[in-house]
Amino acid sequence: MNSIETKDVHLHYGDFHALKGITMAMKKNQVTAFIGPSGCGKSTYLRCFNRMNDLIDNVKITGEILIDEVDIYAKNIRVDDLRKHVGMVFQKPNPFPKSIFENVAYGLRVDGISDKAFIEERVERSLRHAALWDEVKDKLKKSAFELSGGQQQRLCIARTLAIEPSVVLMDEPASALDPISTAKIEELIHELKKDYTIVIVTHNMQQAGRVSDSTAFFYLGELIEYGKTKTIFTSPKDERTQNYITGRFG
Ligand SMILES: Nc1ncnc2c1ncn2[C@@H]1O[C@H](COP(=O)(O)OP(=O)(O)OP(=O)(O)O)[C@@H](O)[C@H]1O
Repeated sequence: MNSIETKDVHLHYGDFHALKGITMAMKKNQVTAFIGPSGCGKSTYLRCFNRMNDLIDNVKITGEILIDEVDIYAKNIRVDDLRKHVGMVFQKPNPFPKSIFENVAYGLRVDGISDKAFIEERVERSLRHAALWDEVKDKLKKSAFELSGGQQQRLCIARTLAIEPSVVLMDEPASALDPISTAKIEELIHELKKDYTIVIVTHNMQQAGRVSDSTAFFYLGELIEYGKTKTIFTSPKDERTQNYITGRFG
């Protein structure tokens, strides 16, 4: 079953044509990786899925994007509801200046939930799910800034999971982390796909190879090739994919 489907998506930043007719479908409970040289449109495309590009002036998007069969650019869509359904984790961990507990509880409180037991249960579950609970359970009231970078990133993942999204978008989630924290995030991604559909932008091809089921290669705003990760990395059909994965450019 497809979780995300896009048809002929074009995006312009003013006069600049950043996405050129992207049609692809991403399966539910799978990890899809976006790879390609800097500036090819990976993040732009990812940001279409939770309408983050709406925040940028002068952006024009055409085509169709369906998430769990709903047209997310339809007039009746409320963007804050969409962002609950489609969570996002950024390159740099961005915890709020609050306690560890309150970072995870934040989305629930914004949603108007005040039941203390419910919030406590959901915070614990989300921290466990993000493989952070054991490291923080005795210091939930401490500031999130006291955590290491890798822990902060897992906290941000827990914060995203707390509002029970269906899709989790990750824009280079490990690029600011050390190798041990990166390995933890990769392990976590593997676990999370049981419950979520994950789309990850990465510059690290080994990482794409390790974590993803499918890989899409982008070049100059176009989707060049998309398929099973193994196939893309071992027998790509397009010469540009071949050149990229063998390090000849990018
Ligand atoms: N807010 C913006 N306004 C104008 N142009 C933009 C904006 N954001 C991105 N672009 C341009 O769109 C193109 C695609 O950028 P995008 O960030 O999606 O690429 P990317 O493949 O994710 O790159 P990287 O791997 O370096 O993050 C680039 O040429 C970039 O300069």
